[in-house]
Amino acid sequence: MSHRPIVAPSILAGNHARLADSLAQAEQTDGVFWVHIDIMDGHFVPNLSFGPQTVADLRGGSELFFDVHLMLDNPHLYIDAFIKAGAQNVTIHAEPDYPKAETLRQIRAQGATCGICINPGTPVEMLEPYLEAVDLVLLMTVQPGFGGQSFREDVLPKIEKVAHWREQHGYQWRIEVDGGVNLETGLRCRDAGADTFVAGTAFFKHADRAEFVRTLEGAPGETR
Ligand SMILES: O=C(CO)[C@@H](O)[C@H](O)COP(=O)(O)O
Repeated sequence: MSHRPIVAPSILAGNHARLADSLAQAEQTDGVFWVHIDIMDGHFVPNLSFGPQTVADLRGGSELFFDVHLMLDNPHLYIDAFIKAGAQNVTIHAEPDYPKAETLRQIRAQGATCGICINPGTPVEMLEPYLEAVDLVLLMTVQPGFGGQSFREDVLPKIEKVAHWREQHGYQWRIEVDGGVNLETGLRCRDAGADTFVAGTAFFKHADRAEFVRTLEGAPGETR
């Protein structure tokens, strides 16, 4: 299964006092249909970001697909709130101890798609119990918590491994990468099998955002 590559700008790299303006900058960029929204709890990751009210307020003014990444110890307690706020995909982590399979079912039952995520240091095998129950596999290419970090090269073989599993078993999920994704690292992820590129700093700082998106997405049908 191969998906059309897409870039999902990470709103975490926007201006937090003018988030609606940052969202509009993403939305007005040719080729952008998704936005990635990181939710941080100060426990699972050492930072705080947005709550459901922020997502709901952004939702009110946007047609983008809201790809919400819950970096939380207890994401199952917040699924309803974020889907009601407008999340269309909700990704949860494999590392914390909570009822993950049930949470993935809960996300789908409420009409959103669901993803499972691992941090760079987590063995890729931790994803295996969930691969038949998700729409997206997210491989963090930095330790989550902060934007602007350097891409972790050691995640490239993991991307290749999950891409191989997808091919071998005919899974339909997207392979998303997140952290330190710029034109150089993003294209390497694409060569390894990723099709969904979360980009914060590199997207918002790029002088020609549409060109950034075109380069990572490639021409329709193009293979590298
Ligand atoms: O999840 C995270 C950080 O924890 C990311 O979504 C960042 O927002 C990506 O930012 P850059 O590395 O692209 O600046």
